[in-house]
Amino acid sequence: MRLRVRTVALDDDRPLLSLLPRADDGTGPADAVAWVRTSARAGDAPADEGLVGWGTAARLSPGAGPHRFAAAEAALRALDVDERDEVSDFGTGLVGFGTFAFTDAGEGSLLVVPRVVIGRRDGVTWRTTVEVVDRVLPALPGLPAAGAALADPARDRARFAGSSQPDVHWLEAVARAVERLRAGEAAKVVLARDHAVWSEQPFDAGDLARRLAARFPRCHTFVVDGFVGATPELLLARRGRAVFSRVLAGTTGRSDDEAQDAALGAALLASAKDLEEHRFAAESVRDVLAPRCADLVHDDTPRLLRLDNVQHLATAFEGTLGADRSALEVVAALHPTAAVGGTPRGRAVAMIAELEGMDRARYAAPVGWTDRDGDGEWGIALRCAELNGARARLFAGVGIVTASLPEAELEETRLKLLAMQAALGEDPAR
Ligand SMILES: C=C(O[C@H]1C=CC=C(C(=O)O)[C@@H]1O)C(=O)O
Repeated sequence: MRLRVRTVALDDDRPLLSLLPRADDGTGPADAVAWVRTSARAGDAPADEGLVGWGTAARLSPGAGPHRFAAAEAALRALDVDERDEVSDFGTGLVGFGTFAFTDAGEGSLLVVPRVVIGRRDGVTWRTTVEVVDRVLPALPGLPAAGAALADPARDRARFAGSSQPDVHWLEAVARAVERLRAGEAAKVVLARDHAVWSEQPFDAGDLARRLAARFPRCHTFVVDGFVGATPELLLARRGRAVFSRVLAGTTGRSDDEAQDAALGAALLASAKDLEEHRFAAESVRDVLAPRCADLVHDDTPRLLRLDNVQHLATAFEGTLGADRSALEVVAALHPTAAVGGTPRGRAVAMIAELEGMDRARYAAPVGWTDRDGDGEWGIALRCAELNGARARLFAGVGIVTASLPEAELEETRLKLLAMQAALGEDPAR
């Protein structure tokens, strides 16, 4: 299969997610992809940047196993491509949008090459088109006309349909994890739970992404293969030899009262339990990046990251790769960090399999995009939902250390789930 790839500048400054095509009834393409956030550089007005796309030129399934990242990348590189790129920026030319299974045994890892990608970086917008040479593909919907009044798809409120583990079993799992940590089996483990919902209308990925991006502009809103979320955690961005990562662990709520909100943040920054939880996560990233980077720098102490529904402890890393390694190569070494697995990694992952009582599928695994030179941006798929028609499965997890209290951890998963529940129109009180 030969692909003809053309990137040209595009004179369009509408929000990227509003550029996804919509049918008359407001529904978007089933194969929509996105990786978008609002960036605010000092002195600049906030502007969105990233990539959206639709249509499928290639679906590369690397299968299961520890080599799924390398296999996906090899499949992308093996494509026969005739490329002309008039913009030549981070994300122009041929890109693959990826989602991976959390476990080595899990299914669903995938790289998708869309037929159309609209990208924006530093105020420059472009369009990449990918044609499959010698194959007639169905006509694609185009960009919404400028100034068109766009309908939103019909929505019903989401209703709770159940969890893999009832709360009482999940609380028991956390209590057992704490006992095992206290007995010295591991230092930290992250346990998650799922939350299934149903609705009378199919969920629309583009519609959901637009609502998530509006509420969480600084998160990366992603859509790949019906997997949608707004993640605050950037596992790895690689541009040439420059790499960047933002690790999160340690969470508290928000308050409408400014003084109360500041007190919650201050308490989080001073919480021995949360600082310990954070330290393990930051160390797991440092241990992978330090030997691979010539000059790794990071925050000495965690800072506060405030989102609309929660605040987190965050550590940012920046470095220069010592050798030419692709983003996915480093991602494969990082996954799972102790923000979603635990410390030490092997024992924590085994404990998750024994205690969690659910299939994580693609939750808490890398999601993002890559080009064929190994540049790309990969987040950890958090605050997300797997959409399946009028059904969706939401996920939230928490870091457990010896000082964790099961009921406080359950509450923290509720806070995290609220982001997606609100975007899906679920009223958690019902
Ligand atoms: C595992 C999740 O969050 C991670 C990221 C930030 C804070 C976390 C925490 O405080 O437990 C988790 O490590 C999730 O949102 O599902």
